[in-house]
Amino acid sequence: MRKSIATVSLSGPLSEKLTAIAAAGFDGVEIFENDLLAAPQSPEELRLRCADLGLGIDLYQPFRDFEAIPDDGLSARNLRRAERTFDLMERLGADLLLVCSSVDPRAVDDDALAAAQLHTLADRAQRRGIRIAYEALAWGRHVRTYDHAWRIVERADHPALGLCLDSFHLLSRGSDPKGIADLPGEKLFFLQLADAPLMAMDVLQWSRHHRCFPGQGGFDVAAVVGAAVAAGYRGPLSLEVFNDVFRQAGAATTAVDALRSLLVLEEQAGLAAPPAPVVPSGFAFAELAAADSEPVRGLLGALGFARTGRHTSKPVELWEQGAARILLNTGGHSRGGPALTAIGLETPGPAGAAQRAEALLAPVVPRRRATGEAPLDAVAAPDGTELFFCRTGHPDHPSWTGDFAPAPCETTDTATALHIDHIALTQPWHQFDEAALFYRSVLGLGADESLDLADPYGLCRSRAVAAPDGGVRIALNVAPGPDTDGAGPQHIALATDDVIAAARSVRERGGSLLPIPANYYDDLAARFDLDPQRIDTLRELGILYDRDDSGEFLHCYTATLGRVFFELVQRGDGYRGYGARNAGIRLAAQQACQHSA
Ligand SMILES: O=C(O)c1ccc(O)c(O)c1
Ligand SMILES: [Mg+2]
Repeated sequence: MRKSIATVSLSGPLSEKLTAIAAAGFDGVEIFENDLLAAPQSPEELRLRCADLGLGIDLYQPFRDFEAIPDDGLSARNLRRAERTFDLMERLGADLLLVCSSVDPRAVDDDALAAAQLHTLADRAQRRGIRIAYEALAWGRHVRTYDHAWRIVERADHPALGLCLDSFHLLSRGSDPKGIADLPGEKLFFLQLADAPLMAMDVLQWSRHHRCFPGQGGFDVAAVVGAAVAAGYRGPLSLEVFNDVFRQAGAATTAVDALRSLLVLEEQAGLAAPPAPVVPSGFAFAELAAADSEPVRGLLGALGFARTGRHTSKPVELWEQGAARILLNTGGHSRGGPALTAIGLETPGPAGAAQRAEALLAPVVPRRRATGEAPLDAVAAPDGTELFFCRTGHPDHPSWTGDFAPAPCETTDTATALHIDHIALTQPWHQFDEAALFYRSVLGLGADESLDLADPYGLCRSRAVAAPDGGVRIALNVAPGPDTDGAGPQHIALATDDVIAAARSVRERGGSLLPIPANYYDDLAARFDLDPQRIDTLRELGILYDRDDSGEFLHCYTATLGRVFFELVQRGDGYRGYGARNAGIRLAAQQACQHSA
């Protein structure tokens, strides 16, 4: 279907918003009155600009406080106001005006009056070749639901008057979208789409600050789309997102993420079928970039990794133990010291995975490949992390490991880690919701609830995305504070079946583990029925403990190098989490280390 977005959804001046919207690939826009009034260009210039960009102006909005106003001269003034808006729309080349339900305290609860006034408005509009789409604001004075708005539109009975449905207003008030399917399709003039996290708060504040793109919140937006299409709606799917974060983030990237959310929504509603997700089954590797590589080699050695290969054409080393592989790229330089720059995802179908990623607008990473090297499909996640779709050691596909020549290997005695358990990536603050939607939609991972973790300087949002079988787990965090913008910590968690032995070997090999305060262990004894000797061992090694209905979790951390640190994790039984309860302790301990360094 045709795809549009309201200019209010993006940051910046109107002309820049339009450029970003067109570049992302939208077909049209809803122009917001405030954006137009603040623009230095004339309506004619904006009309030309949209035409040049290939954007249709699908709607002009909002026109407020028109219906159900008792007549003491106000309604005549309202009609004059409407005529001036029609003048402007004519110059702009827009032929659909959104009228939202009155919030004015002077409005009365009188559907007959509302219908009569909207009929008059529609009549005036029709003479100018304009149509009116009437929308129930969830906080309207008297009209707050789409079915109430529909009763008024039906009563007004004018061909130039129809409904604008907005998924936020509908779902925030708990309306059942199923009823939409019974409305006459030709009376559905416009469909606005927004999601929102489920929150108990004033609906106006919720709408103006917390709307998000479909798939980022907790509403079933696809049900609204499905019902409207079942009714016969064939107009645009138009995003209208009021959000404090997107109003500040870069318009170009937000517009791409916005369009991705519509593509995924179309798939969910059964209206389009992009290539199916190919869910990754595990981590093939994690790649670290480090100009000063010696400390990283030291840390990898202490963790029990051995250098097993060197890339045949690039300054990249392969380090392995068990099924865990780390690539150490010494070629580039990374801001703030060693950083995790790429993740290899083990996938049953690299080409299919790349096709889906491309269909959902993930930027393809250009690769320079020497002859004879394995083809590697890669895309960039919103934070720039490169994701490689790998098929390691299967005869049906060239393996990336073939590009590495065996290195003289100083194998370590005991392997500490079995495989990569999960990877945690700090997201730039304005990309957190986009990142979660990206990993879910592009890779077909499932998302956990979003959590707030306390660190000494604020709350840190965290949300994990994982494959159903737990083969791939990625924890997305957003740290408070401007200094972490784009360069927050990242970590690689290694799975072990004996974290105590693993922590001891790290120490014996000269590695240092993050010290955890004694208070934590006193509390542990109070919270869990643990053997005092076991607690002493955990205390001695700085191992954290968690337990829930699914099982036990033991974990500890290395010191941080640049942006990167490692975690050793031991999952008991079917524990699915990440030790979130301990995150505050870990964050405080890391802060303390940084300050004493
Ligand atoms: O918040 C508002 O006032 C507002 C205005 C126009 C809309 O279409 C809407 O959904 C909300
Ligand atoms: Mg709306």
